[in-house]
Amino acid sequence: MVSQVIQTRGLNLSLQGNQVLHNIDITTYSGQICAFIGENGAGKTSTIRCITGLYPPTAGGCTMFGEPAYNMSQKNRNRFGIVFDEGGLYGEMSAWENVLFFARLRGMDKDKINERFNRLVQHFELKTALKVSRFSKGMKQKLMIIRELVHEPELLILDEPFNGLDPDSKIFLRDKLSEICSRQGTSILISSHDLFDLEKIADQVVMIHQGRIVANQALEEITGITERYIVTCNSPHQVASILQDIEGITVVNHDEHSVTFTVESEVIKQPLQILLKHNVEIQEFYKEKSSLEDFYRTTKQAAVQN
Ligand SMILES: Nc1ncnc2c1ncn2[C@@H]1O[C@H](COP(=O)(O)OP(=O)(O)OP(=O)(O)O)[C@@H](O)[C@H]1O
Repeated sequence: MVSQVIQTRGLNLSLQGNQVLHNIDITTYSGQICAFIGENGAGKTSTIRCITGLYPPTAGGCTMFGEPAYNMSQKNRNRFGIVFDEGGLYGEMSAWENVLFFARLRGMDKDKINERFNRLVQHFELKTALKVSRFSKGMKQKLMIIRELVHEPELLILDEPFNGLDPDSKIFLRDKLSEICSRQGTSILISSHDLFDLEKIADQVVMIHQGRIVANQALEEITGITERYIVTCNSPHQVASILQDIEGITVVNHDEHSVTFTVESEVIKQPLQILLKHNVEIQEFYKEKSSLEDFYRTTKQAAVQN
């Protein structure tokens, strides 16, 4: 049965006299991956800090497992893991010592820690011979995730976990997160700018803009319903300016070769006819499912205009 894991209601946060979060309402669910997106400075990390009880909200509240986040019991604290970009690993210790130290703080038995550490190290293919200060960025990232998974949390919160990872490590981490979620039913809240990777694994997408939630939808709704059209032609800038003046058409982006646009199908029945009517010299014209990136761009555009 799907249950609520994180819930924020009317969450407001001011930092040094500056209101950074405005009435944030987010609910995440067990066994699902929630992607938390938004431009730099939008408020993702601040929201995560409130959710995990690091910042007390100025108004409103956050609960995790039904308990107020700011005064959470140790029992519930042990039910989640969190990976922040800045880390918090001890460079002079080995991978094992780092994991052991944090797991002991959570009250775990050494044999249990050892057994799970070995399994996770194998699972993440992490080489542990070197001291942590000699680890690469990707190795450190994997170790932080192992450290936060060793107590088998029901919820994993990751703030920009793909930062600085090479493509192989990124794909690897992305697929492992998806596997952990589907095999063990772990809920994941992941903030990231890597929309392409999020699109591969997310169930739910929450978007924040200037401290306000501007979208909260199932990924399926975002990428399944709208379709985008791509036209390659000699004068894409001119074509883009023609299209954006037509009711029912939204230009998603354009470059020196092509224009990408979406249409409201109730208003525009035959997009190709529109292009031909405007005497566009078409080289190619095709249709694709819209991406999370398209959604991000159009949602941001709408948020900026409001
Ligand atoms: N300690 C602080 N004191 C004052 N303002 C802060 C503090 N921390 C963050 N802010 C402000 O809060 C806003 C939200 O920042 P936050 O770090 O939550 O954004 P973010 O979405 O995580 O950004 P990024 O993608 O760049 O990591 C920004 O305007 C930032 O300047």
